[in-house]
Amino acid sequence: MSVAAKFREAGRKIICVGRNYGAHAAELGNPVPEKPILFFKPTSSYLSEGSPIQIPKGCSSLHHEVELGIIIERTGKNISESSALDHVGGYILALDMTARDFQDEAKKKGQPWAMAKGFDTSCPVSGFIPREKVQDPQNVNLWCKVNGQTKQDGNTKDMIFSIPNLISYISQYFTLEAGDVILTGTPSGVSATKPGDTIQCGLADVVSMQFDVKQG
Ligand SMILES: O=C([O-])CC(=O)C(=O)O
Ligand SMILES: [Mg+2]
Repeated sequence: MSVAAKFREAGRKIICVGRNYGAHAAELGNPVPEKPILFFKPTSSYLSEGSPIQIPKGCSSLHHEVELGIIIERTGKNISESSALDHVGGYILALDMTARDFQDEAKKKGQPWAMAKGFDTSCPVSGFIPREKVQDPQNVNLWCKVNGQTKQDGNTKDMIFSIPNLISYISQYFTLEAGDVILTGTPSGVSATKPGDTIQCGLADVVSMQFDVKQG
């Protein structure tokens, strides 16, 4: 069974952090947040390699956002920063595929981002990455290429809110449950994709993955 299929069945929340890299906030003309910006994707959005990313109906600007995903293994609430990493079972590389035109419209109208961020195939993921494979999750390269051309080339050290900080903050409001995934935000370089494009992305030399883009 693919990781996406497993997570669709047994996974829990997908909690996403927005604008957690200053350069990405700036490239879209957004201010740097004072507190983490949170939103969710449904588990039905998971996708594994071998299946295409599908541009949702009516979307004319589907952006790639490569992100480090944290897999929660130990359930907790009001987790302290100092014990946050004890709740992490491993990592996953993810693309937070974003219908940017839907998001822009929602922003203008003060509406939620559910359609822009949560449509089917909006969460392509790699296989499970064991904790030991990522020595320092706060200093690891994240890259993304479209048709072989580098678009994103960042490092998790540039996060505004660190991984322990995010886990602690999120757990004050939402019980973090085993099987939850936290997507920690994207570095700069996001861009629009079109049908026929191939997106490749990776986490340093630990894992890489590739997806074709199709009209849904
Ligand atoms: O849509 C956005 O720009 C917010 C977001 O998900 C991110 O920064 O990773
Ligand atoms: Mg994102």
